[in-house]
Amino acid sequence: MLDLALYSLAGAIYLISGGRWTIALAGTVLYYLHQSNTSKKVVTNDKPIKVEKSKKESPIYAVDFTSSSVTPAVTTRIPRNKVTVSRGKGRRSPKVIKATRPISEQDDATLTRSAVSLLHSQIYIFYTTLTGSSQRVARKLHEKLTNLEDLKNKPKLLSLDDDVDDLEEYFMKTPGGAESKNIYLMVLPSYETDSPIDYFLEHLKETYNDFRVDKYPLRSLLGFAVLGLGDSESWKGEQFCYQARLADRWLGKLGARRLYPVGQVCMKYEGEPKAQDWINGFSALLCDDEPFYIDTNELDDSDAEDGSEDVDGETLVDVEDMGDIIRKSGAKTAGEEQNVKQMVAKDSPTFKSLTKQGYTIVGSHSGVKICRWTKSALRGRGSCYKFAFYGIKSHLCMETTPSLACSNKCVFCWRHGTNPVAKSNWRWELDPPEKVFEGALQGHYQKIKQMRGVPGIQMDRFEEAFKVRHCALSLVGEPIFYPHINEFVELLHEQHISSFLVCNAQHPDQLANLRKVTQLYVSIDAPTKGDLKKVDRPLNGDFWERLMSCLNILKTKQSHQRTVFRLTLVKGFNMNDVSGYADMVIAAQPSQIEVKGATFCGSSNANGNPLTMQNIPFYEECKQFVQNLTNELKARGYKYDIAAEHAHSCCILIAHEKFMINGKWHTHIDYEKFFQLLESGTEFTDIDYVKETPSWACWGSEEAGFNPLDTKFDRKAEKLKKKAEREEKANRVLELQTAQ
Ligand SMILES: Cc1cc2nc3c(=O)[nH]c(=O)nc-3n(C[C@H](O)[C@H](O)[C@H](O)COP(=O)(O)O)c2cc1C
Ligand code: SF4
Repeated sequence: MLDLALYSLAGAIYLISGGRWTIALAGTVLYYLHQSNTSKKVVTNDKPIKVEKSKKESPIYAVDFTSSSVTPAVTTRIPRNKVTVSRGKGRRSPKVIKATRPISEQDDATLTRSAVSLLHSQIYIFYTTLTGSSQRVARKLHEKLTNLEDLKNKPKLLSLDDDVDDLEEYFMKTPGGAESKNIYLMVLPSYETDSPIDYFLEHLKETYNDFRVDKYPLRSLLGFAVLGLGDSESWKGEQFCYQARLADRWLGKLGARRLYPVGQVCMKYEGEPKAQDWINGFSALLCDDEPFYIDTNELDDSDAEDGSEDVDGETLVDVEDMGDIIRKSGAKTAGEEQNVKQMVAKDSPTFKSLTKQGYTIVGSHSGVKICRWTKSALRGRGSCYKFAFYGIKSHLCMETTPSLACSNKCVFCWRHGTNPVAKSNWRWELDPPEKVFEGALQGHYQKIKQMRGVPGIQMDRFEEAFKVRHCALSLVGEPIFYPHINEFVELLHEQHISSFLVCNAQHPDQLANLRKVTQLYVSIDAPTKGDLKKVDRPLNGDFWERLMSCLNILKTKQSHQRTVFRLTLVKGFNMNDVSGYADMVIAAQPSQIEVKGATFCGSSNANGNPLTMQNIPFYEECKQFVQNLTNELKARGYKYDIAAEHAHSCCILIAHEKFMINGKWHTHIDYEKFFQLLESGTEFTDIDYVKETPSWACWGSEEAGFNPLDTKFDRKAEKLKKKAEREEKANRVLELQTAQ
């Protein structure tokens, strides 16, 4: 009888509606109906277990150890709902759906014994942190569980930012697959501003919505639990620990079984003792020799939060509200879709970290910083290697990026833990190109102004510096990610500012659509798939295919550009396979290849960067590498040769032999010619705006790239000189004192 009513209701909804959610509702009703007709057999750990009537024997029965929301049909049986249609709240037609909450009679409950003792599991503790508290708490949890006598396997502690290169390995598959006995524990803070947690949650959601993958990839887990940290004073109500709750819900939706209720700890008032309570509670659960239960009568907590009225055990739901309910319980979760965050909000730890390091944040996703070479050039000391190779005067160059986010976590990048990340979609507020352009110039000039009082500033260069002539779109992040990159580059060109754009070869679509730039760089950080994964730690699973298509785009669609490969050499990571690099050069046929030894920017302890000084190659090693690569290319019939060097930056330039004109290298750029050609509207290529490379910059020259007109600054000699001056002063004072 009930079945008949349900089928009729589903049919009626389907017929009346045109809206998608209504069809979904009909589907939901049919699904419930189907479930109510299935047998009462329950499968746990792939083993059917005969269901017995509950005898109210365990106190644990009342505790929520269940998977949330949508639990795989094979493991649970969705209980019968009474659904009726009535008129609601005095409104006119159609439509109030009245549905009972699932009946939780003991008779109906499904009791499932866990076939595996939790103590035999492999526990993974994942955390992510911006200011360190989640890491501290995760370590405490790890310590506590490690010291549990009966726990068979030592728990593993993993930072989602630094130790988990590919979220798919853990959250689309699970280590060891279906046979494994893994438990995932998550220690997660919540951030109103953009943080790596957004990326993690997005990954869970994408997995859930990805029709190509198993809908319940986490069902092979033995279970999971989430401990959330937040601040209930500043982020009250729903906002408090909201990301931990979202993680808890999405893990449930992906088929994982909740072992313990989500912890929500206010680190301001309750702090670590409350977190310790959760840790103790979870440890007690592990050691409890009672079996744990799957209570299929449990409702997804999203239902409890949906604000619908509950009258005598019946839930009144207005049809007009059903879309909202489906959104809450289904594909989209409360607050997720509407909440477009700023990439780097002013009150975020990322903002603080970047500004502390001298970056000016422009708008909410761009940054500008004056580099040390700009300062050096202003003081009449050397310019960077770009002056030697391409004629860029460092004091006329602005370094900026319109996107501080990127899709890699390169080992030589210092930004780990705080860097905004995304695979290929822009998911933040978007600033218009004019705002980015003006803000970048303003930020740059402000920093130049601050140099006025610095000893040794050359006033002519200082004044020139207020007319930027070059823009290096590199810094950190991924400029090509910015959806208005072409418009931004046009603004630069309108002001006759040259554009040097560096991209990481992970965004083929954007690369293909890029319009003319003065010089287009592609970072090539490793010659093989395995090495690239190790060095760049890309977020996209198809990172290699992306790189390969970018190489092809350089050779085809972007062959009109002046293209440059940028190789950053890291000893022990990417310096061995010269032949692999040669393959890539042949695939893309860039105009030039810039090879640079990596610079050391902090140890792994400080910022998640695993490099040590041992990984930084000596200049001699870089020279050897470059010679090997050119020999390999020549041996294969490709005309590349070593053109220039800048020993001070540990940087060497290989160029195609077309840049050798009348026996002289022409790697420098004629910037005026570039703008003339651009404005003329004619088609032109890399060779149409070249200038001769000065002899001091050529490979093998005595100056090795150091402009003889600049003053060489020897830090050590300068220190010794200052020390001698101080000593002399002190001696004079002593002499005076003795004379008196
Ligand atoms: C910019 C910012 C935004 C925050 N947003 C929230 C929030 O939305 N909800 C919340 O409960 N706590 C919020 N917090 C508090 C943090 O979650 C809390 O301090 C947490 O302990 C930080 O963990 P971590 O040190 O591991 O990064 C925020 C803190 C900051 C600095
Ligand atoms: S591509 Fe650049 S910004 Fe992104 S992680 Fe690598 S070095 Fe850092």
